[in-house]
Amino acid sequence: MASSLSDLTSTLTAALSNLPPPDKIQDAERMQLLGVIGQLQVALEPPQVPIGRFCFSHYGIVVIRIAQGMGIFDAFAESQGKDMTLKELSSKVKGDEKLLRRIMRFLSSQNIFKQTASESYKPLPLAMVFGNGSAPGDMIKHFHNNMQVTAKLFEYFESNGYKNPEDAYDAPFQLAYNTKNHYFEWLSQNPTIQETFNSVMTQSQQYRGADWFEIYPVQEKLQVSPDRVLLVDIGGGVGHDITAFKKRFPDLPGRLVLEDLPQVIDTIKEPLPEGITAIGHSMFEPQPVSGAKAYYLRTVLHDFPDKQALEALARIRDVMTDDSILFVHEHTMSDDLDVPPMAATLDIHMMEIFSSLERTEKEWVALLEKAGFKVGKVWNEDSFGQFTALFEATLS
Ligand SMILES: C[S@@+](CC[C@H](N)C(=O)[O-])C[C@H]1O[C@@H](n2cnc3c(N)ncnc32)[C@H](O)[C@@H]1O
Repeated sequence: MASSLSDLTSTLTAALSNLPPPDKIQDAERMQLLGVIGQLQVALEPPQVPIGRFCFSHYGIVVIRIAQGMGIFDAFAESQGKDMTLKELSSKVKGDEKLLRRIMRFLSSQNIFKQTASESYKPLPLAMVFGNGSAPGDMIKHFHNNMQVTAKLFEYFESNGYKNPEDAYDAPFQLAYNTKNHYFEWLSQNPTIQETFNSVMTQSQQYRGADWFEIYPVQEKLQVSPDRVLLVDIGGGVGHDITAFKKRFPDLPGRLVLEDLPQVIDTIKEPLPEGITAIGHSMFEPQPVSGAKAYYLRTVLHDFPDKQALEALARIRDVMTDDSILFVHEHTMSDDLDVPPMAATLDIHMMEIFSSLERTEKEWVALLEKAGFKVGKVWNEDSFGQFTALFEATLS
């Protein structure tokens, strides 16, 4: 065991030079080790280090966004990751050389490039992922757009007396972009931003965990006559979940319905499998499918504060029969004392854009009960540190 900080430094230095290659490290082991390193860092840091991080961390995303705009990452991708001098790079990107030098100096300080000589740059792995059109590149663009809202949060709360946002049409987002539209309406009028949003949503699907129909005893509990609607996937996007359900249970009797906003349904390119009907519909309008066996919403309600979530739930409740089941499949915020920073940050993000929140399991149950449902079983899952729950509810 290390007996002093200098022993610890030697041990860690030796460990660093003996690390296995990144692709040989298992995720669980990696996260465990990073957790310990994080604790070590907190224990060692004098206050000025986290203070510096709070004050300066936003420059990273802004300078990466500028580098995207200048075409720096695209230039390195085109030259297949070869080192480039400032002069060479300058001939391939937008902007003047003086600015380029400063941007490259910043990116090198952040381990995105390595400065190999005073004006020569070697791209490190991160430099190769931020190009225009790449998924991580879109993530930077998406959250850079959102920063305009984050920057207005203080002004929003100063003017409203620090009240928790409760209305999706009066969020910090509307103040920042000077609009009365809901974020989704605004997105549909801004196609480039909508595209990056779609890309980020698609990326996040890889961390979604198990499909609901692998968790729920479908064969046992969802049997209906062939002419009845078996399942309505509300806010089901372009139909990925309901298509997967159909593939998994091709012979299960009953009709399947996909619903989402018309501007989303209109973007479906391939015909959906036989047996699935797509309807462009807002869940705040009267529900067109009455008496289905099951209504399913996956990560739809978390985009809405209680006010609008209750309205949407009321439209479903209006058309359910005594044997109908409502499935709500959602992110859950941990009730633990130690909420991970990412979960707590995403909660603030939901607040700024939608006046919404990441709810705890208790808050979800309370919402469903307030909407007139009785919650039966709840299945919890931890997928890559993202907690989700499948709630089964019936009319109360
Ligand atoms: C986070 S996405 C989830 C999509 C899908 N359920 C999934 O899990 O991949 C939220 C979805 O709700 C849809 N949505 C938003 N407002 C809606 C409304 N008023 N009526 C129906 N769908 C809506 C969005 O278009 C989007 O497809």
